[in-house]
Amino acid sequence: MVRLGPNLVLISDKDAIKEIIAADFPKNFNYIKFRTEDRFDTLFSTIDKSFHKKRRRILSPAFSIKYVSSLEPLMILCVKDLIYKVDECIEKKTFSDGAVLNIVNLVQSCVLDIIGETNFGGKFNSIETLSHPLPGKVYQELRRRAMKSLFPLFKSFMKYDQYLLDLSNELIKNRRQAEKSRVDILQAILDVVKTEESDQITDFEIFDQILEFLIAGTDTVGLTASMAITLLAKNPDKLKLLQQELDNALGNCNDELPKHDQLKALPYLNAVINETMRLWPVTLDGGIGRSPEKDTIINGYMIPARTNLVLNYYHLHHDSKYWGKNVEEFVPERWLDLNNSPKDIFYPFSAGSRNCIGQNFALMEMRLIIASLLFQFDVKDILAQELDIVCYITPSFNNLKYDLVFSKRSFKSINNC
Ligand code: HEM
Repeated sequence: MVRLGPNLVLISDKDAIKEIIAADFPKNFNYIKFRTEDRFDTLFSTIDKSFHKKRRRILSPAFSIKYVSSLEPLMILCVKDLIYKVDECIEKKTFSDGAVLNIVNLVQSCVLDIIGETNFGGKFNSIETLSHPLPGKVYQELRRRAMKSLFPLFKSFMKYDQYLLDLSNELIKNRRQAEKSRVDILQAILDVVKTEESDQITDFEIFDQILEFLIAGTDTVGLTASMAITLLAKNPDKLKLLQQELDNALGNCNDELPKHDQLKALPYLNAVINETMRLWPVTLDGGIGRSPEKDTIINGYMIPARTNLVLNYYHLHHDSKYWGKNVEEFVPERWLDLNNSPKDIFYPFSAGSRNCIGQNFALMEMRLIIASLLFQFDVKDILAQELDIVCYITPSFNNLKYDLVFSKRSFKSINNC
């Protein structure tokens, strides 16, 4: 625990983190600065515990394991578009035996289409062109929010993008005109309007909520899945181990894309995802902020009321005391020994009442994308660029770019069996 200022304590001690999560303190005031506009409360940014409880209860059905499982066919449709797109690019042979493709744009486009298809009434067709404006707009919105929180005096000059507002208005209009109701994020947000607590909610506020889910639901999965594939391309021996596991589980030749049931218990695939989230947690920047309402003792220290506590999961995930000397290396194998599974030192989705509502959705999506791509294709980091990561609230590849060379695996094709 380090006191960085009169009102700011940085924490990466595992026992202190556990105590703070169990105490369920409200989020600190910094979250307000991350909103589209400061005056609107949202599920992610609210510091009001009773608002949070009500809002989370309304949104939870759209994230239950059962409901998320029912979304699998829609997710697979988007992953199929992704596979066809990569196939099409490889056929054009832009690089000796394959195609140079920006993994970040590929994955981010797929993830946006998935959230559109499963939660906003239809995919955004981002994969179709691979030059859709939406991935860039979401990235710029994150940057705007980070800048707004750093330079609050200039926030009136940093307006959200009209494109995002128009898109949201279109989604709201289409859903209000739709004959059939759906259980999804958009419907849950629209249903909030009908509850007593919020009969004043405007379309702008709905836009704010939609945008929050577009950001929280795509930037995070986009980073983690594209980072996992990049780390595997940088470590061909690990890529081979994953492909062997996929071949054993899925067979040598397969017309269909893998199903989540075939993937969810694959040890190496899950180890790759965990190891990526250990090295690159989405909370890399400021960590998780909490603030006790009254004076409290934490880990033997007296913490005055309203102190900003920042839980630094990144540091915890990179502490050699817990993870060993090879802590900075990409070693999925460390997750294979179940007896040695790390407790209280790994928080990719945080924990407690403010944990990630989308974690089941995210895990299913990441397994489907990573396994489908790497079952069908080899990836090589021939250009060996530096990992250039920027952090605007959550980490992203700079300019959403990292090029890998994709080639078809010799015996794999969705059509040619
Ligand atoms: C790899 C994927 C993901 C990771 C690693 C991740 C991680 C996290 C973390 C660490 C938090 C806590 C943040 C804090 O307390 O400051 C969080 C909260 C949240 N996440 Fe995720 N997330 C992911 C995907 C998603 C998806 C797919 C969605 C929605 C579709 C989503 C929606 C949210 C929301 C709404 C919250 C706020 C929940 C609340 O306060 O009740 N996330 N996420």
